[in-house]
Amino acid sequence: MEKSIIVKNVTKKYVLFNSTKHRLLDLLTPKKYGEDFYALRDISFDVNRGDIIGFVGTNGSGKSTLSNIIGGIVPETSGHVEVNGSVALIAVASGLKGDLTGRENIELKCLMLGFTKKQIKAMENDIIDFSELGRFIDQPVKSYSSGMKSRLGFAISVTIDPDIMIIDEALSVGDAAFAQKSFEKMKEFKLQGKTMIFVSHSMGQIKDFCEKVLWLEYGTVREYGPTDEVLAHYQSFMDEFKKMSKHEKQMHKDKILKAYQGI
Ligand SMILES: Nc1ncnc2c1ncn2[C@@H]1O[C@H](COP(=O)(O)OP(=O)(O)OP(=O)(O)O)[C@@H](O)[C@H]1O
Repeated sequence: MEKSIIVKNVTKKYVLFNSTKHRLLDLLTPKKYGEDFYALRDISFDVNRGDIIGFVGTNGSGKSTLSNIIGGIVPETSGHVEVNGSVALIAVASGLKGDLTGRENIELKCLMLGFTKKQIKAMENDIIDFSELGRFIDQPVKSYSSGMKSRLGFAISVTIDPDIMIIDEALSVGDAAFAQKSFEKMKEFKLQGKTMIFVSHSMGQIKDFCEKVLWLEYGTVREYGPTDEVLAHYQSFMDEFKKMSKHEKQMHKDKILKAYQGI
């Protein structure tokens, strides 16, 4: 089976500082002022061409960080990611420049992807139509609501027709009609055999759409396998997790992370 994405032992470390002063001192002096924080630890999994993978996990488990690394937006600290094909990441917070208008953002994004001016002109109307932004397309993106930004990002990505699409919570903002239209487009992509990663807190959407699920917990892979199996385990874990006290949650976290000490 041809591999679309191979993620091998990927770790992402951030250094957290208590203040800007500490950040500067850390840069300027040999002493370390920051505290290491691991958003991802030793993540390995691979995705076959045409797979539709859902990422699940509680807040802060590393779903967006992993999506951004696969999408080439954020570098990994160590490990290796191989992506075979063109990739588009659609996330509410990523990729659009606030000072530029929607139309200018379309041009910029497409130019960066290597399209010619002529090709961009030919795609522009399709993108604007899909986004349903109408005359707002000539307003600066910083004036858009999160739903509008998501619509523009989604419209660009589906029109440029990438081999691999990563959709990070982009359909959870904005209106249900647009989400439905986007789902129809994603189903078309699914039939064409494209590879997709879908990040969502909606169990219903993951169940409907994904064949496999990667469950992340505190930046580690808890489980990776068929949707029905992993979601059932995740659901019963969440039912228990919600009932845990703060102390029990901390104990659970310590237990998970113990296995990763030294990584
Ligand atoms: N630039 C950054 N600097 C420091 N820490 C960061 C940075 N980006 C993310 N993190 C931290 O990494 C962890 C993982 O964050 P991430 O956004 O990947 O989680 P998530 O599973 O997508 O969460 P959510 O479901 O809330 O969107 C979090 O604790 C977050 O605070």
